[in-house]
Amino acid sequence: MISRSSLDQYEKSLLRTYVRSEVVVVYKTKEAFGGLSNMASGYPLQINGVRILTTEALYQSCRFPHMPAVQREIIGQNSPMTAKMKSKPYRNHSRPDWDEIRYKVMRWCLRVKLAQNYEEFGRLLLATRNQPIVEQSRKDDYWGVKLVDDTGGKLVGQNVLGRLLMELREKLKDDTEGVLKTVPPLGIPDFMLLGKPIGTVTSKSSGDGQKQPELF
Ligand SMILES: Nc1c(N[C@@H]2O[C@H](COP(=O)(O)O)[C@@H](O)[C@H]2O)[nH]c(=O)[nH]c1=O
Repeated sequence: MISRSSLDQYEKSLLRTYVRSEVVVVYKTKEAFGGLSNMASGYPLQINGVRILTTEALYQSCRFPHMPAVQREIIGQNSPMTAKMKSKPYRNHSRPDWDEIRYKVMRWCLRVKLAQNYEEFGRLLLATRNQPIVEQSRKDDYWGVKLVDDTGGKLVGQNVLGRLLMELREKLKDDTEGVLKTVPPLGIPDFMLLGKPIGTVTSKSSGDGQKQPELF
């Protein structure tokens, strides 16, 4: 069995340190780069024809493919924060492989956000240029980073969300053909929303799959 101290050491080895003045900090949604947060409104999504207001609601609903009623409750919330809160009582019933796949789900959610908000979200991502992106958090140093000193200069965490955003930004820089406007479903079992397998997501602006047929 792996001892607690070697687990602690392993967790510590995953931490990264950032200097606040050298990075793009995502903290409050109203700030300049707040649109990079999953809590940001104004980047609506559509999965299997179902409208979802934020990537936070989409991400949280992915915990519960086997509980469509819970998914409905989560995506029915007007605020991303309450969508997250609605998932809390059911967290112990998240899909059993959740901890292993959650970063893949998050990567897919960000891809969907970009595909369906290509101009606006794309512009914001590219505006970060080559700087590291970090989400500052008070509690969560897995997705984000925490302040570690009183002067507020040092941020430490695994920064998984920031790293996924940077990964997507680098793909976007090369996306001359608009390949990122289409998102294939994740190759994991039971990738479902409201009882139906999640299909390929396309850009709403291109109207794929949603265009009315020409009448004349
Ligand atoms: N930004 C932000 C949060 N962080 C967000 O929470 C999500 C992961 O949640 P989970 O892994 O289920 O705990 C992910 O989108 C991360 O960016 N949490 C908050 O309570 N408030 C916040 O302002």
